[in-house]
Parts: sequence; structure tokens; C-alpha cells
Amino acid sequence: MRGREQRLAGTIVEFDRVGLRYGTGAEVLRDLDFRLNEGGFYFLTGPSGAGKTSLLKLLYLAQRPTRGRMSVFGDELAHAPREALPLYRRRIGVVFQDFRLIRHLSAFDNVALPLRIAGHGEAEVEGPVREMLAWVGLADRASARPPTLSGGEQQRVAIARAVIARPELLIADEPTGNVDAAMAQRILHLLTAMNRLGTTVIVATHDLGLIAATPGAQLIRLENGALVDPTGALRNPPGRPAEQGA
Ligand SMILES: Nc1ncnc2c1ncn2[C@@H]1O[C@H](COP(=O)(O)OP(=O)(O)OP(=O)(O)O)[C@@H](O)[C@H]1O
Repeated sequence: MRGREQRLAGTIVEFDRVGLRYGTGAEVLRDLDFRLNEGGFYFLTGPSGAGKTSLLKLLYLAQRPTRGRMSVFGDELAHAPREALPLYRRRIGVVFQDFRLIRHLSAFDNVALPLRIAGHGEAEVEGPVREMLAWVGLADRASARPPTLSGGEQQRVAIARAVIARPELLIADEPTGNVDAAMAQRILHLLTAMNRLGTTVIVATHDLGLIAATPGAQLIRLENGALVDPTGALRNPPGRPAEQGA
């Protein structure tokens, strides 16, 4: 299926001594060494200002490392030409902390956007978008514009938009930051359902309840721009297919 890529079997993202600085400031991320397994579910945690959003920006290719190597979907992207990135971005779904919905478009049109950008005709858009809106419990809000939706509803439109094109990698920045506990459970359910369908998921969160409710998820902890990985488990994740029975 992805045979042309030379990635280490089972690895979707690999960081090798990655550093990031903004402008001429000090590095906000330092010496990040880790791998994400295909099909894994990861929580990214750490104190405010530790660099979680910055790390996610590297993952969704909005920032490039200022140091080190970074491969995504098996290709080295730290120095890839800018015009090469949109093709990779289409394989990544992002739920932004502040949603970034388009205010003047309906919930339906916001969710339809990735399919339309990918060139799908309206016949291929209508059904999947209706189905996705139903899946996130917003079938009756399809024509509503974001400013008329509650925070939790906007959050679910943002999730529907992020997953409609079946991304291989789903990145969510504090996806339960604006909702109550019941809605947080519902959002977690949506993310784990995507994960069961094969999508690799990484979620930045301060919500310990969310982590406790997701057995099998792996923790990635950042402190002051560096990974806390005392056992090296993030550099050499156990149980990767390439290592089994080899
Ligand atoms: N665009 C930017 N320009 C300069 N510095 C930035 C920029 N974005 C983030 N920073 C700095 O990088 C560091 C890490 O910020 P980041 O937003 O990645 O942390 P975070 O762990 O996501 O924090 P929070 O949990 O509060 O969202 C902070 O010191 C922040 O001030």
C-alpha cells in the first residue's frame, strides 16, 4: 500500500535530535528523539509553555525544525522544499486549539472543505459530510455557522473536518479544553474510534481524566522543551512489527 516509502516498518513519524527556535530566540524544543508507531494513540503532556503546541506545529508541518532530522510518512521533511509539503499535509488531520473554523461557512461547508480541496465533486461530498455530521451528533446543525454554535459544537465540527478525508495522522491540540466532562468523553470516543480505524492519533492535553480513560495510549511528556523519556521507550518503542520475530 505504501511500498514506495522506505520507512521503518510501523513507524509513521521519526524525530532525530530535533530542535526548534523562533527567530533568534533560545530553542523552545531541544534534542527531541522519538518515534510514533503507525496506529498508535499518544497523549502529549507537560506544563504550560513546555513546547507542546510547538511540537504539534512541527508534526503538522506548519513549522520546520531549526536543527535535526524529521521524517513523516517515511520521507525526510526537515529540509524538503516548501511546495512539497501540501501533499503531506493532506494526509494529516488537525484539530486546532482555537478550532479555526471559517466563520462565514456553514458547519456542512466547513466539514466539506478538505474533500473539496482534494478535488472531490459534489456527488462525493454530500453523503460523507452528512454521515460525518451525524457521527459527531450535529446532523441537525448542518446549516449553522460557527458563531451560532456552542464551544462543544464548534469543537465537534473541527473534529469532523479533521477526520473527513480519513487522515493517516490525526493531531489534536487540547481538544477538550472548552467542553464539560460529558462532552470530553464524547470527543475522546470519536478520537478512539478513528484510531480503531487505523489512524495514528496524537493529542496534547492537560486533562488527566482523558488519559486515565484511554488504556493502551502512550504518554509523551515535555518539560522545558525536552522530552522526559528516562527509559528510552519513545526512541525505541517496544513491539514494532519490524522487531517482532526478526
Ligand atoms: N510564534 C512564536 N514566537 C516566539 N516564541 C514562541 C512562539 N510560539 C511559542 N513560543 C514560545 O515557545 C515556548 C513553548 O510554547 P508552546 O505554545 O509550544 O507551549 P505549550 O506547551 O503548548 O503551552 P500551553 O500548554 O500553555 O499551550 C514558550 O516559551 C512560548 O513563549
